[in-house]
Amino acid sequence: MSMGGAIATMIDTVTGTHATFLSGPVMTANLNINYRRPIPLGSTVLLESSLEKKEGRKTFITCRVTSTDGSKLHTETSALFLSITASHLLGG
Ligand SMILES: CCCCCCCCCCCC(=O)SCCNC(=O)CCNC(=O)[C@H](O)C(C)(C)COP(=O)(O)OP(=O)(O)OC[C@H]1O[C@@H](n2cnc3c(N)ncnc32)[C@H](O)[C@@H]1OP(=O)(O)O
Repeated sequence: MSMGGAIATMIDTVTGTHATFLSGPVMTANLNINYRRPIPLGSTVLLESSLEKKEGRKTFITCRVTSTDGSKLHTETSALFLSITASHLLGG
Protein backbone atom coordinates (compact mmCIF):
# COMPACT_ATOMS: atom_id res chain seq x y z
CA MET A 1 0.00 0.00 0.00
CA SER A 2 1.13 3.56 -0.70
CA MET A 3 2.12 5.70 2.30
CA GLY A 4 -0.24 8.53 3.23
CA GLY A 5 2.60 11.05 3.13
CA ALA A 6 3.54 10.01 -0.41
CA ILE A 7 -0.07 10.41 -1.49
CA ALA A 8 -0.18 13.83 0.20
CA THR A 9 2.93 14.86 -1.76
CA MET A 10 1.24 13.98 -5.06
CA ILE A 11 -1.86 15.92 -4.08
CA ASP A 12 0.10 18.96 -2.82
CA THR A 13 2.09 19.03 -6.07
CA VAL A 14 -0.95 18.78 -8.36
CA THR A 15 -3.18 21.20 -6.43
CA GLY A 16 -0.24 23.58 -5.80
CA THR A 17 0.61 23.66 -9.50
CA HIS A 18 -3.07 24.26 -10.30
CA ALA A 19 -3.25 27.11 -7.77
CA THR A 20 -0.01 28.59 -9.14
CA PHE A 21 -1.39 28.66 -12.67
CA LEU A 22 -4.56 30.37 -11.40
CA SER A 23 -3.11 32.74 -8.82
CA GLY A 24 0.67 33.04 -9.29
CA PRO A 25 3.08 32.29 -6.41
CA VAL A 26 1.30 30.55 -3.49
CA MET A 27 2.04 28.51 -0.39
CA THR A 28 -0.03 25.67 1.00
CA ALA A 29 -1.85 26.94 4.11
CA ASN A 30 -4.13 23.93 4.64
CA LEU A 31 -4.31 20.44 3.16
CA ASN A 32 -7.23 18.34 4.39
CA ILE A 33 -7.10 14.77 3.07
CA ASN A 34 -9.65 12.02 3.65
CA TYR A 35 -8.18 8.61 2.87
CA ARG A 36 -11.10 6.44 1.70
CA ARG A 37 -9.49 3.37 0.07
CA PRO A 38 -5.85 2.21 0.03
CA ILE A 39 -3.79 2.68 -3.13
CA PRO A 40 -2.05 -0.59 -4.08
CA LEU A 41 1.70 -0.18 -4.65
CA GLY A 42 2.52 0.15 -8.35
CA SER A 43 -1.00 1.03 -9.43
CA THR A 44 -1.84 3.93 -11.73
CA VAL A 45 -4.26 6.53 -10.39
CA LEU A 46 -6.05 9.61 -11.66
CA LEU A 47 -5.79 12.98 -9.86
CA GLU A 48 -8.54 15.49 -10.66
CA SER A 49 -8.01 18.99 -9.33
CA SER A 50 -10.80 21.59 -9.39
CA LEU A 51 -11.06 25.25 -8.41
CA GLU A 52 -13.65 25.61 -5.66
CA LYS A 53 -13.38 29.39 -5.27
CA LYS A 54 -11.03 32.36 -5.09
CA GLU A 55 -11.39 34.96 -2.34
CA GLY A 56 -8.75 37.69 -2.31
CA ARG A 57 -5.38 36.01 -1.62
CA LYS A 58 -7.08 32.65 -0.94
CA THR A 59 -7.41 29.96 -3.61
CA PHE A 60 -9.50 26.96 -2.57
CA ILE A 61 -8.86 23.77 -4.56
CA THR A 62 -10.42 20.32 -4.27
CA CYS A 63 -8.82 17.13 -5.52
CA ARG A 64 -10.00 13.53 -5.96
CA VAL A 65 -7.67 10.56 -6.39
CA THR A 66 -9.45 7.69 -8.12
CA SER A 67 -8.68 4.55 -10.10
CA THR A 68 -8.08 5.41 -13.77
CA ASP A 69 -11.64 4.41 -14.73
CA GLY A 70 -12.96 6.59 -11.91
CA SER A 71 -14.85 3.73 -10.27
CA LYS A 72 -12.83 3.60 -7.03
CA LEU A 73 -12.37 6.69 -4.85
CA HIS A 74 -9.06 6.63 -2.96
CA THR A 75 -8.88 10.13 -1.44
CA GLU A 76 -10.79 13.39 -1.29
CA THR A 77 -8.97 16.63 -0.49
CA SER A 78 -9.73 20.25 0.13
CA ALA A 79 -6.75 22.59 0.01
CA LEU A 80 -6.18 26.26 0.72
CA PHE A 81 -3.37 28.21 -0.94
CA LEU A 82 -2.38 31.74 0.03
CA SER A 83 -0.86 34.09 -2.52
CA ILE A 84 2.56 35.28 -1.42
CA THR A 85 5.16 37.81 -2.42
CA ALA A 86 8.89 37.18 -2.83
CA SER A 87 9.55 38.92 0.50
CA HIS A 88 7.45 36.28 2.30
CA LEU A 89 9.82 33.59 1.01
CA LEU A 90 12.75 35.60 2.38
CA GLY A 91 11.10 35.77 5.80
CA GLY A 92 9.75 39.31 5.43
C1 LIG B 1 4.46 26.25 -12.91
C2 LIG B 1 4.83 25.11 -12.01
C3 LIG B 1 4.93 25.56 -10.61
C4 LIG B 1 5.11 24.42 -9.69
C5 LIG B 1 4.57 24.80 -8.38
C6 LIG B 1 4.57 23.66 -7.45
C7 LIG B 1 3.61 23.97 -6.40
C8 LIG B 1 3.89 23.22 -5.16
C9 LIG B 1 3.13 23.89 -4.07
C10 LIG B 1 3.63 23.38 -2.76
C11 LIG B 1 3.63 24.53 -1.83
C12 LIG B 1 4.05 24.11 -0.49
O1 LIG B 1 4.01 22.97 -0.13
S1 LIG B 1 4.54 25.31 0.50
C13 LIG B 1 5.22 24.52 1.90
C14 LIG B 1 4.17 24.21 2.96
N1 LIG B 1 3.54 25.41 3.43
C15 LIG B 1 4.14 26.22 4.28
O2 LIG B 1 5.28 26.04 4.75
C16 LIG B 1 3.36 27.48 4.65
C17 LIG B 1 3.70 27.99 6.02
N2 LIG B 1 2.77 29.06 6.35
C18 LIG B 1 2.99 30.34 5.94
O3 LIG B 1 4.06 30.67 5.35
C19 LIG B 1 1.91 31.33 6.19
O4 LIG B 1 1.09 30.90 7.26
C20 LIG B 1 1.00 31.58 4.96
C21 LIG B 1 1.80 32.17 3.78
C22 LIG B 1 0.29 30.29 4.46
C23 LIG B 1 -0.09 32.59 5.36
O5 LIG B 1 0.53 33.62 6.06
P1 LIG B 1 0.18 35.14 5.73
O6 LIG B 1 0.50 35.44 4.31
O7 LIG B 1 0.83 35.97 6.80
O8 LIG B 1 -1.39 35.18 5.85
P2 LIG B 1 -2.30 35.40 7.18
O9 LIG B 1 -2.38 36.88 7.41
O10 LIG B 1 -1.86 34.51 8.28
O11 LIG B 1 -3.70 34.86 6.65
C24 LIG B 1 -4.35 35.46 5.55
C25 LIG B 1 -5.76 34.93 5.52
O12 LIG B 1 -5.70 33.50 5.30
C26 LIG B 1 -6.30 32.81 6.42
N3 LIG B 1 -5.50 31.61 6.71
C27 LIG B 1 -4.16 31.52 6.83
N4 LIG B 1 -3.77 30.26 7.08
C28 LIG B 1 -4.91 29.53 7.13
C29 LIG B 1 -5.17 28.15 7.35
N5 LIG B 1 -4.18 27.26 7.57
N6 LIG B 1 -6.45 27.73 7.32
C30 LIG B 1 -7.47 28.63 7.08
N7 LIG B 1 -7.27 29.94 6.85
C31 LIG B 1 -6.01 30.39 6.88
C32 LIG B 1 -6.28 33.80 7.57
O13 LIG B 1 -7.30 33.53 8.50
C33 LIG B 1 -6.53 35.10 6.83
O14 LIG B 1 -7.89 35.19 6.51
P3 LIG B 1 -8.67 36.63 6.48
O15 LIG B 1 -8.63 37.13 7.88
O16 LIG B 1 -7.90 37.49 5.52
O17 LIG B 1 -10.04 36.24 5.98
